Parts: sequence; structure tokens; C-alpha cells
Amino acid sequence: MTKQTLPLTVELQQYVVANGSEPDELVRDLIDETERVLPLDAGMQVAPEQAAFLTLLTRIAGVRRAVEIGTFTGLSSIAIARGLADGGRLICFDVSDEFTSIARRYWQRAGLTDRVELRLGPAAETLATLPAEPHLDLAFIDADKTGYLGYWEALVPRMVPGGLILVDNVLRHGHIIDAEPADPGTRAMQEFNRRVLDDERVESVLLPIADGLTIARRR
Ligand SMILES: C[S@@+](CC[C@H](N)C(=O)[O-])C[C@H]1O[C@@H](n2cnc3c(N)ncnc32)[C@H](O)[C@@H]1O
Repeated sequence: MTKQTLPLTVELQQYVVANGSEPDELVRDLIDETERVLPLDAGMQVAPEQAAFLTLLTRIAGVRRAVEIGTFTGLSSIAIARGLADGGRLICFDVSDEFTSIARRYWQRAGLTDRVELRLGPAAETLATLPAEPHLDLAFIDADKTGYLGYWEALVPRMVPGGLILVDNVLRHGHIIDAEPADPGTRAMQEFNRRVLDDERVESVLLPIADGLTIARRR
């Protein structure tokens, strides 16, 4: 019996990726280009095994309507869009025209432009333009950490019963357990994780994949 998740060495993570989540050529090119063009920001991309997990989860859940908060150069959006059911659509929210211009190029190359729509602007404002009633099957939150609670409150009422909200970076590279974190993003995530746990509108699990991924299911 194993009671604890294995800490992943670099070699073990490479094994994980090679044995179940190996990126295809397009994703490899996107990862390489992001590292080359945006070396200081490339760490914001989801991990390859997380991207593969997003695709599988989207497919398993039969998702037709999805949103993503925080698109960057497009890796997680491609992962979600690839898992959508026939006729499914993903709306991406981001503030950066620079980052998402790379994403748009890769959506084109991946043949996903009919499934993906980009809305530029602060997500606190652009999310409010979505219909208020429950209509979303899946939402992925991966943007400014101090905004997460606001995004959560905007999204939960818009999720259909059984809809999934996925939240990245809930472990803050381990700093989530710091007593008094100096970083406002980590303090915001401590509060966010408490609020999700106490939120009776959802059932949730916090998974130690990459930087921590919460999966919450709307009751
Ligand atoms: C961690 S990155 C997203 C990574 C992306 N999911 C991927 O897999 O490549 C965070 C993104 O959130 C965007 N962002 C930051 N603040 C935002 C805001 N207030 N509204 C919308 N997007 C925001 C940034 O421009 C950046 O592209």
C-alpha cells in the first residue's frame, strides 16, 4: 500500500511524460517556441502531463462548452480544445495580445480555429459578459492568482450540474503551506483553497500534479 504521492525527480517526470503524455510535434514546437521567444515567462505553461490530463478529462466528461482563464501561448487551450466533443467550443480569456498571438498561430496550425474563441481583456470584466445561467461543462483557471476567487464566484453559478472547474497552481511550488507568505499570490491561494473546501456548491479534490490542480464538480 502507498499512502504518499511520490516526489518526482526530473528523470521520473521524464518517464511519466514518455509513458502516457508524450507531446506531439505541434505541442513540442509550441513549447520550444515559448521557451525561445519568452524565456522569462515560459514557466507559466502547463506541464506536458497536465496538458494530456486536460485532454483526457475533457473527453471523458463529454465537454461541449468550456472556458479558460489564462491562455498565454496556448498549450492548455490546445489540450482542452482537442478533447471537446463534436461541435464543442472553448472560449479563452486573457489580457495579453502578445502572448495570445502565439496561441492564435498554433490554433490555426492545429486546425482548431472553429472551436476556439479568444476574448482579450481583464477576465474579471470579460467573464461577466457570459450568459449568467448554468451553461458551462468545464472551466480551467490559470491566470493572476489574486483574481482566482473572483473568477470562481463568476464561474460556479455558470456551471451545469456535474460541470468541472479545474484550478492550476494550488500548491504554489510548495509555498502554500508557508505560515506567512510574502507573495500576495500565495496568500490569495491560501484563502482560495479554504473557500473551495468550504464551498458546498461543489465537491472537490486537490491533486498533486505539476504545481497542484484542484478539480471541483458542481453539485
Ligand atoms: C500561467 S499563464 C497561463 C498559462 C496557460 N494556461 C498555458 O498552459 O500556457 C497566465 C496567463 O494569465 C493572463 N492573465 C494575467 N492576468 C489576467 C487577467 N486579469 N485577466 C485575464 N488574463 C490574465 C496572462 O496574460 C497569462 O497569459
